[in-house]
Amino acid sequence: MSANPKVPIIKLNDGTKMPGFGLGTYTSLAGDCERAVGDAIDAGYRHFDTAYFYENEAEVGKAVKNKIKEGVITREDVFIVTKLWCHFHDPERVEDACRKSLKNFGLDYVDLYLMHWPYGYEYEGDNVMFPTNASGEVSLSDVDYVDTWKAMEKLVELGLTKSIGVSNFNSEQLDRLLSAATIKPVHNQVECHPALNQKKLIKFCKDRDIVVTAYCPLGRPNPAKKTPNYIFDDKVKAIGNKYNKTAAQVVLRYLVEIGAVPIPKSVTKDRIKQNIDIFDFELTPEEHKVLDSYNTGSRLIPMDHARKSKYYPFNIEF
Ligand SMILES: NC(=O)C1=CN([C@@H]2O[C@H](COP(=O)(O)OP(=O)(O)OC[C@H]3O[C@@H](n4cnc5c(N)ncnc54)[C@H](OP(=O)(O)O)[C@@H]3O)[C@@H](O)[C@H]2O)C=CC1
Ligand SMILES: O=C1CO[C@H](CO)[C@@H](O)[C@@H]1O
Repeated sequence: MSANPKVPIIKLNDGTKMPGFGLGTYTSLAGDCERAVGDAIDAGYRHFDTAYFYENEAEVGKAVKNKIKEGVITREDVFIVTKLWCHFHDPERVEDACRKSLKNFGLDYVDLYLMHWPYGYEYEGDNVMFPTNASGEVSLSDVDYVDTWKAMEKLVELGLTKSIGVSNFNSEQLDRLLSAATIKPVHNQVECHPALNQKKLIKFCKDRDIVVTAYCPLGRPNPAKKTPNYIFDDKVKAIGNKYNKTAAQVVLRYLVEIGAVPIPKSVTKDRIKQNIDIFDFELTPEEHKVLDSYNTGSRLIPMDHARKSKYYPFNIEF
């Protein structure tokens, strides 16, 4: 199956290109992840989001390499994103961390390497993702993200990644980074769904030629609790009925139309197909108003344990 021809191809500020819709893989664990990435390639996805922290880079790599072997895709057809976890922020560790991810994938480059969070942790071992101190609190480091970024710039020179970007940065952190960077971030990946639609941050990033990727685009649906409301409310279902789409598809379409790149996670074949099938309808201004009405600003991922860091990103409006 070829790439879904309707997915927009976005030109990044460093001249590279990225498919404007991707597959998330957080919590896609052993067995499921490889199959899901294979199913997604068959469904026309060409953009895959993972992270060292997700411990599934090897599975993503296996699925991609199998599809290359089968002649379905070439390496150049896919856009692979991974991320530097917080315990690797010391500039001395960055190259090694990226090489570890590449080894996990079994690939010689990724398309985009993101700094996962602006704050770092102390290093206590590659697999100690949340090192703790004697009081049981996560051990925050004081490494400045600008120093981490400078080390990430070298990864581009080394050919280990085509592009570099950030995740979970606020507007002030982005401007501070931009004023110090030799290579501009192409990307800021942030939590973005109807309850936290991030319109101000999207505009801020657009003005600086930085693409915003929407993580948790579906708000991590919980059918037992019927949360989030925008997935389970009749109002959104009714909009979907008009176009023969589900509430999830309406939400993903809304995110595309407000200027974000959604990366919904699914390991379910039907949902993988369903989620990317959103490029044949358009929401009206009235329907946008309905979706906008869910914007309470509430976060699913506040990362409270890092509030004491001077690089904690969620103390300002956006
Ligand atoms: N940079 C960062 O700090 C972060 C990045 N991310 C990235 O963003 C991705 C997406 O976010 P994530 O947290 O996974 O949350 P999502 O909002 O993508 O929700 C994923 C959940 O939605 C279910 N689902 C998928 N499609 C549908 C559908 N059509 N209808 C109903 N339910 C559906 C999935 O179930 P099932 O799999 O069973 O089908 C899964 O339980 C992550 O996987 C990760 O790659 C996420 C969080 C933080
Ligand atoms: O990428 C991520 C996936 O979600 C986690 C929280 O549940 C985050 O910690 C992390 O940044």
